[in-house]
Amino acid sequence: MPAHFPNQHLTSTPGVDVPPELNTTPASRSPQKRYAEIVVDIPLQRVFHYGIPPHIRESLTVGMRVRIPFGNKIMAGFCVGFTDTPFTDKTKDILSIIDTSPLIDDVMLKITRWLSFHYYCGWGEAISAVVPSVVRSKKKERWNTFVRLKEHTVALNQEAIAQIKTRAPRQAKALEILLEHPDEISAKELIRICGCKMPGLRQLEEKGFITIENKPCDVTHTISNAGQLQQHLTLTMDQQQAFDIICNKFTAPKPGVLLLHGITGSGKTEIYLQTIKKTLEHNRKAIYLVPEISLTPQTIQRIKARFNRVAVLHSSLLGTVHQSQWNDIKEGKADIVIGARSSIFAPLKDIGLIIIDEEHENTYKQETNPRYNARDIAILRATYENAMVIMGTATPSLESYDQALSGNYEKIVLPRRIGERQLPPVDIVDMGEEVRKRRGYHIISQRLEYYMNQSLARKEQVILFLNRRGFAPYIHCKRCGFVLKCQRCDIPMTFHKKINTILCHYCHAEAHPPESCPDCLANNITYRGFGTERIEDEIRNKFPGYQIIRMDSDTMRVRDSHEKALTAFERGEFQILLGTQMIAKGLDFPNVTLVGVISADTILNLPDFRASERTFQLISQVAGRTGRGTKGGRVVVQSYNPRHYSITYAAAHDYDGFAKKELEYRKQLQYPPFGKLARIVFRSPHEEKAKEKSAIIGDKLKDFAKINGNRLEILGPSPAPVTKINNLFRWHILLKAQDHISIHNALQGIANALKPSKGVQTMVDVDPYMML
Ligand SMILES: Nc1ncnc2c1ncn2[C@@H]1O[C@H](COP(=O)(O)OP(=O)(O)OP(=O)(O)O)[C@@H](O)[C@H]1O
Ligand SMILES: [Zn+2]
Repeated sequence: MPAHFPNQHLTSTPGVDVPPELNTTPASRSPQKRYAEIVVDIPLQRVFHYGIPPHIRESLTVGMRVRIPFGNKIMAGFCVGFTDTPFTDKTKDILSIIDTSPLIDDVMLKITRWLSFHYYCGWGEAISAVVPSVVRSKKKERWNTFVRLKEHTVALNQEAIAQIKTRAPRQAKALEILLEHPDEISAKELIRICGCKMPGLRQLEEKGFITIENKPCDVTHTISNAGQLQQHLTLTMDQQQAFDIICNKFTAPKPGVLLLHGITGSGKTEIYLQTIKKTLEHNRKAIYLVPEISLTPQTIQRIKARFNRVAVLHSSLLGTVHQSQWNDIKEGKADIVIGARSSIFAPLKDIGLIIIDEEHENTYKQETNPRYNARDIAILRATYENAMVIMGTATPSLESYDQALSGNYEKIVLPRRIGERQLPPVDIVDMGEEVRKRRGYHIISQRLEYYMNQSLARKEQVILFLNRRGFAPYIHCKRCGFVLKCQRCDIPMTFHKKINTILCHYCHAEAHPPESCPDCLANNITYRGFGTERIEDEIRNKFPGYQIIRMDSDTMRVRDSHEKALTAFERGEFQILLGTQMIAKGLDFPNVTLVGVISADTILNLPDFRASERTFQLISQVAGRTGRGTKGGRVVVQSYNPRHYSITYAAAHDYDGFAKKELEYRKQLQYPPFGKLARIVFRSPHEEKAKEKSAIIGDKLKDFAKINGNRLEILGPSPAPVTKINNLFRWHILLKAQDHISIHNALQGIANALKPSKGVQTMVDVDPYMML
């Protein structure tokens, strides 16, 4: 029954001028509709042929789901086309149709086809990924369950929680979260965060700690209508010039891709907003992608203040709301869709504009199947829709920068901040020198402390950045040197002081901190290194008169908590904002006059060819959070590698200098944007099996490369940098080639060997970001 995947007409890169020719134009091929081409949600690149019983022939269209016999099971499949010439004459028949209308349209069908080819996953998997599961599910929840702490709760403090923790740690966690968030929380969300299931919550209710309440869903306000709208700003000269270029391109038959390279605070958002206005004037619609929806409340407020009919696609939307919002978008009730990467699949019609804000962000890459990059999908979708793509950033990804250099994207530069404000001076503090000078380790350098005192004394605000949560990342025995690692992962455990727990940041395993060394039994356990929790302690001791708020994934677990924290900071309720990368982007607070980067080295030392690029981006982005008002600003960057070029170029605000140097390195090593990569990871509970399978695939690839003229470089197989996660041992192979075609050919060439096999999971990642 299986037919091989047709791929002969596919181009591999989403180009602006060369859309992939995808050979699925079902209606014209088969007017008779006797057989359907069906794909299922499995990791196989196969199309299956099924007979269509006459009574459903009329109603079945491409994009609908059908029920089919599959092996000895009954499964749902997606109809992707029709044929008169089935692969075999022993086809089985479709049992019934599931949907009354297609879940995806023709463009999305082509995009999912491309996804499955380019990212080497099943077509059915790709379709499942673009249609949210709530939309696919038949179940219509009209009620949602909410949980809140019971008023007058009997002495519920940390002590009481500690007691509960010994017997029911998950229930204790639920109470902790509710204590931090006095408002009600949806039961679904609470369960997701604390892992305590409904029966556990019921027990807490019986004990009188919490109340659980069912409420009807409010699905009437999924599209925002502000009513009174704000006026657009008068553009500055730089903005006007940029906007003129955009307007000129906008009406072209194929508007193409623009890279808006504007320094931090140069007013990129205003340009996006006025381009959206232009789009609406042409009766077309816009998708606005942001790196992470919960981290961008300011941007969302700005959009909602200017436009009506705005849909915000939020991953933590309650099921029913998400579903009705999806339907509203599909029915044409929204003009603008804002959301994170998966919003690129929103069922919006007549798209004229796709904006990718902070295009350099890693979050545009999805790390589960299909491992797509929303940036590439945006270009593909825009090509089909004849829409314009604007990618904006202060620190372009080298991939996009290179496309602009070679003329494939039009580059627009905004070199100045709004209101002639200067980019802040950046002081690099050599932490090695600091250790020598002060004869000991200090987390906060004298210079950072000095400037903090100055800003705070002037009633200004400070942002401190550290890309590591928890109290201490190493639990270490002073006597024998033992470092406590997770039992399931090859990763040191992190100590979290407030909850007095050690945590694995990979598999989320939890344990009590050891009292003595598990190895030599000495009572010499120390906590080395520092995370945001330790910095918070340190700052509270050093600056006792000031209010500090910490934003990391430990303190910001519940929906809306980012927004609340940022609003409180904006109102001046806190003088110091401390956080992980979640505070690095987009924030616009004029009263922030100092940014401190506690350690610029956290990413720099990772075994990842993008480590320098990411370090440069992070420093430039956090530095950009200051000096945005009239009071000026300053940045202090602490590092043990003070002369590293990604730090010195970021301190000099010299993107072009950095890019030039980094591109030279990349060219020498043939890393992206010059070469293309695919990574194959093998995971197994038995290390030998992972190693064996990687050796087999490695040999096949090498054979393939030889026969095909060695256009491929194969690195490995070798143990992955993190050798074990969640009890699975990991080996990997890196494929490097000049172009995607060579990578695709190689993967297709060894497709049989890549099929799922017993005991080893094989994961293919084309254009990978995760190198660990
Ligand atoms: N034409 C204008 N007139 C007056 N103020 C403006 C204008 N354009 C933008 N601004 C203001 O300048 C500030 C910076 O603009 P914006 O946040 O859009 O910059 P950005 O380029 O997106 O910065 P970042 O990359 O740092 O997020 C904002 O407070 C914005 O309201
Ligand atoms: Zn672990």
